[in-house]
Amino acid sequence: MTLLTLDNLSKRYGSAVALSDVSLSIAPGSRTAVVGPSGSGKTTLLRLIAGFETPDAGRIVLKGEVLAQGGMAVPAHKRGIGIVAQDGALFPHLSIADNIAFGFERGTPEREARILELIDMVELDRGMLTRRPHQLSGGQQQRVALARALGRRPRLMLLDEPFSALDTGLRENMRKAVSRVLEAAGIATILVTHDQAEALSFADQVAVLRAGKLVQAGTPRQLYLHPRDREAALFLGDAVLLPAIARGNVADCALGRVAIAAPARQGKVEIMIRPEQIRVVRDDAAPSPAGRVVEVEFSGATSTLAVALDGVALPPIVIKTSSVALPSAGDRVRLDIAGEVHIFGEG
Ligand SMILES: Nc1ncnc2c1ncn2[C@@H]1O[C@H](COP(=O)(O)OP(=O)(O)OP(=O)(O)O)[C@@H](O)[C@H]1O
Repeated sequence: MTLLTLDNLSKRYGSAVALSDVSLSIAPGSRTAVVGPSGSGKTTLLRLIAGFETPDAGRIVLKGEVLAQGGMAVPAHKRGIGIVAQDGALFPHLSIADNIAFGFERGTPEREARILELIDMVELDRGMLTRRPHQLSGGQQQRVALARALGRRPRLMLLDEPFSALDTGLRENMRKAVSRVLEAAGIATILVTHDQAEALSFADQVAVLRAGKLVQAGTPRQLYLHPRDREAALFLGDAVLLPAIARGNVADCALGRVAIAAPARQGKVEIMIRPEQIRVVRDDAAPSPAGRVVEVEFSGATSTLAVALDGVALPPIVIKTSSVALPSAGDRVRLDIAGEVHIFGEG
């Protein structure tokens, strides 16, 4: 079942192509994260869905209602779509209660009850209702912004980097809290973020944009383990990329013979291994293929090793590994691969 359908959306600003032919489906109650480098079109996509911009081509359909098509666009305030921006955009001169209830009918008992319901929903203390926004922390202000957006009972919630101004610990807490609230309310959400870890942990669908095009959409696991190309692989996490020859369900590479997932291609390929699949074992007598540690960078729980592989004209491979039993520069090591490696589908 689909709540929101984006069909071949395109948008230009003058000669700059902000979005090109983007199609995506959002299921009811689901969480989608839109990721991509700066300038890839993430905010433009959100603005088209919200109704702040009109697409040059394509169609937006929400619950069977066409919101934009062929120059026609339903105005933003009639779309039933909530939005929380990076800065929350609260009204500084209004109390928290009035911020939450902005747009509600004044002086009704329902208004007061709804304010209480909303402040409870976003897990803020009711004592904060009489305060002004500047008397709240950044995270608390974002919760108020969420409460205000929820107050309009949206059919869809758009979050435009709402956690980016918060520090790391708070950011994670907020992300979990917001997830909980939206899930409990059963509201489908689209989150725009620069942060790949945030996208992978928040969403059940991740959409990767690059230069205005949708590169890939799928579950976090699909995208992390089976990225479409090397750029998507590196965008979503660290990766070791190696040339290999694929034959059946295995591939031969500088690390020896490895198992491959979905052996769609054979012959000369490029494989991707996530660093957590690689176990670095100190082994003075390791037969080839093995290698020698050329650099160690200790950084607490994990460390980064550069390992020069035997007999191959490749630069040393860089591996993040647990700092437990960390080898030293000059040590001979064996690299054991756990699980299957990924072959890129193209090129
Ligand atoms: N109002 C505008 N006028 C002209 N060009 C624009 C406008 N808005 C966006 N663009 C251009 O469209 C492209 C996509 O911009 P967009 O803001 O959607 O990217 P983004 O992925 O959200 O970037 P960021 O992560 O930096 O916020 C960029 O090349 C940008 O310069």
